[in-house]
Amino acid sequence: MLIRVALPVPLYREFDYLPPSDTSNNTDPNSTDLNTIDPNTTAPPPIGGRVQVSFGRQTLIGIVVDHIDSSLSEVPVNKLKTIKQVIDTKPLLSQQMLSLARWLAGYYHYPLGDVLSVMLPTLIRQGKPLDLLITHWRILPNVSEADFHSNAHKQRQQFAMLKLHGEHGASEDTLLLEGMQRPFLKLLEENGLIERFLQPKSPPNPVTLAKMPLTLNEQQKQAVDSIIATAKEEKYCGYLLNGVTGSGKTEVYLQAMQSVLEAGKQVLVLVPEIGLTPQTRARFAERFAANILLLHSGLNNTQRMHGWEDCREGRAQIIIGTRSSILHPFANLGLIVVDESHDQSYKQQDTLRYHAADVALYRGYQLGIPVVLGTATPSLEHLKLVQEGKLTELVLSQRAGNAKTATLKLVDARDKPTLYSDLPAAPSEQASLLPNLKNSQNTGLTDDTIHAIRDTLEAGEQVLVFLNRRGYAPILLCEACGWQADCVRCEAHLTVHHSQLNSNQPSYLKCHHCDWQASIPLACPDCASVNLNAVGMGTTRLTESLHALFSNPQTSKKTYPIIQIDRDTTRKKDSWEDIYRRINSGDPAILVGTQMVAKGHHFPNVTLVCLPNADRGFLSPDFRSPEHTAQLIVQVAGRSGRGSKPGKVLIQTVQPENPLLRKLVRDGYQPFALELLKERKMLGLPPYTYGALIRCEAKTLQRATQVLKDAISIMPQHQLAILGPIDAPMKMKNSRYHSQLLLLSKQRQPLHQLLNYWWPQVLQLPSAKYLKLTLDIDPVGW
Ligand SMILES: Nc1ncnc2c1ncn2[C@@H]1O[C@H](COP(=O)(O)OP(=O)(O)OP(=O)(O)O)[C@@H](O)[C@H]1O
Ligand SMILES: [Zn+2]
Repeated sequence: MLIRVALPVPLYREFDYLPPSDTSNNTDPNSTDLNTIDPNTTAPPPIGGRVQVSFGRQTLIGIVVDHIDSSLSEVPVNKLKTIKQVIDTKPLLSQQMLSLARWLAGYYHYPLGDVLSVMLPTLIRQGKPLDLLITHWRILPNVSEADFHSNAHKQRQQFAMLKLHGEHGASEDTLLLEGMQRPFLKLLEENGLIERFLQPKSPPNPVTLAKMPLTLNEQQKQAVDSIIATAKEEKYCGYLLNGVTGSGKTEVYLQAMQSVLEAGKQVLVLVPEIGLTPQTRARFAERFAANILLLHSGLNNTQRMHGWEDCREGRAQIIIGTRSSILHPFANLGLIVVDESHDQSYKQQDTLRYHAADVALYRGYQLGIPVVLGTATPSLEHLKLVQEGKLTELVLSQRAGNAKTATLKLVDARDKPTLYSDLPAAPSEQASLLPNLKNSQNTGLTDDTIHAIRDTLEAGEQVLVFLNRRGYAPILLCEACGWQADCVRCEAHLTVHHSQLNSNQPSYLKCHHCDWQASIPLACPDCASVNLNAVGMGTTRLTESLHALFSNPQTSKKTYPIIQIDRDTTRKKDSWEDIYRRINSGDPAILVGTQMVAKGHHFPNVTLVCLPNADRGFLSPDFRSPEHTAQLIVQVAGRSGRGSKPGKVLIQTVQPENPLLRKLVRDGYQPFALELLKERKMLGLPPYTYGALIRCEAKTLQRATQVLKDAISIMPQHQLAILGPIDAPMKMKNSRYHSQLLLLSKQRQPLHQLLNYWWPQVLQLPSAKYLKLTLDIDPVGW
């Protein structure tokens, strides 16, 4: 028998090794880290476990994917190497996880070993043992509060807290949650009063309800009943929970989850961004007494490994995570929820380019459990699946409770080009960097919008102004010669970062694609003119001009706080919490935010939402742009009027006659999206065609393009449409050139058949050597 191993190498094949025959020789004297096989057993390394093998001159850790008969190996047995070391004596990955890996490898045309690497946490990939022990503390026998010095209050109090756990003590995590402090644990240990010990994690208690569920409305009830029925039958069904913003989708998740959790099963809830994980956690923790695990990119390697094991062992009962949590192993998963399922962050944009919602549907099918895709603005892909009967639609057409859906209104902003100026606007419309912004003209807001903001603030309510661009201004322009400050590494303008109000804030230019920074020149490097202007509007500039209007004690009687919410202002730890606190106080204020505020947030006192230039996307050449723009508009608009007071939404536009925009405002997202879907069908665009995007990255554009030309030349006969090679949308990024080739097919199968055969050959092309070539299946941007 031979052992077939998937290794983390970019080759589309697996490798055969001889099983360790004499297992007593297995122990590598240099490796103290790794568990070795019990010398008394001669069992082969299990399928789904890790092994260490020689590969060329390297030693690699791989996953055993099969045991095969020696006659099946392509390499003669006497040429095969023996496995160096067996790391796991029990499988780490179940057959189900291995078949998930194989499916991912097949569908995304990515090597199996690399897929497994993406699926495993770093420390596990590195061969760390899995018997995870965690620190516990207990009091030492024969010690009591009487042993404390009379002025050691705090020590005595902390000791008493630990004493409540009796002789068995408790885990450090539990103690910290209860309010004990690490320095005191250490101090008490040094004073010989308590001790630490290691113990495996304990299994979880059954989930109980911590708070009564809300009474559902008829539509919510129907949705919950359908999902629970599917879960009880242990069947797969993909649901599209299509509910307008504020319709109580979360309550549907919670009540469907309750039934699954009470049956002793786990629930996975995917959310698009880290920002939403603590908020979602709070809502779930309020409802359930359960082990809730958060998985997101902010975790360190140890936390990640613990999280992975907690999912696999079933200790985590509710798992809330971003995209990659869908690749975790689960002991007993009973339901998957994908919240805001239209969100583009569910698509991984490098290495294994999977879409988490698609993987969720696959896993639901594989496990025989319901999958709920919840959103107010379904993607056209998902709407098409509903039309084809592959997803079951559950509709929530009304806002829950007493909240009314906000009214949308278009505001003609054709005289406010500031916000549209990637091209320079008329000079009179711009403020120079140096003088103070006093003029309300410079806000880019129309008089109607400004009045509406004032009325809202005076009524004691909050306003959200949405601008999807951080920084001060997107362009630095020389008015004399037309020079613009561009990134030296990317085909992109540098963003001006600057603050008129806060002179402590440094001013600089920054590329938002590669983070390259430069100082703001005093004069134009081309013509030496000092007439440099910051053109266009970012959140900082908008915040400052709103400040001049609503927050300056010299000009207005009553002033209101302006809260800027973007990646720059939320970078620091706890800054989100601070912003939340200020918003949740309910006091009148203006929130200025990027798409960070567009999703899922519930700010009950926001009654006016202004979108100064969100219709820009309708001007873009990208065919997906109207879909994404409408989703963003509807999501942002959905932040308005979620409490007891009705909401209003003002959409400024320079194209008030645009039929698509008018349809969206008049009829709402669904009819708008169905119209777009018809258009896509007519034009033969996705989701009615299936795409694969090949990108090549090289030091010169010529080399990048050449590879793609060579790739076409070795393509077998096909029925696909081929577009390219053409320059990628950002031709130069980070000093590298990008060229691309798009394959479109009316059916999925011929595309995949061609790729199976052709793509590995493309990677072997002589011109592809040392270049980066990537393949993106179902790409979302090209
Ligand atoms: N059946 C109900 N009765 C009363 N209030 C409800 C009910 N269902 C939900 N709510 C309340 O309605 C508000 C909005 O609900 P929720 O945030 O779940 O909406 P959502 O559909 O997830 O919205 P979004 O898509 O905008 O995130 C919440 O305050 C929630 O507690
Ligand atoms: Zn750059």
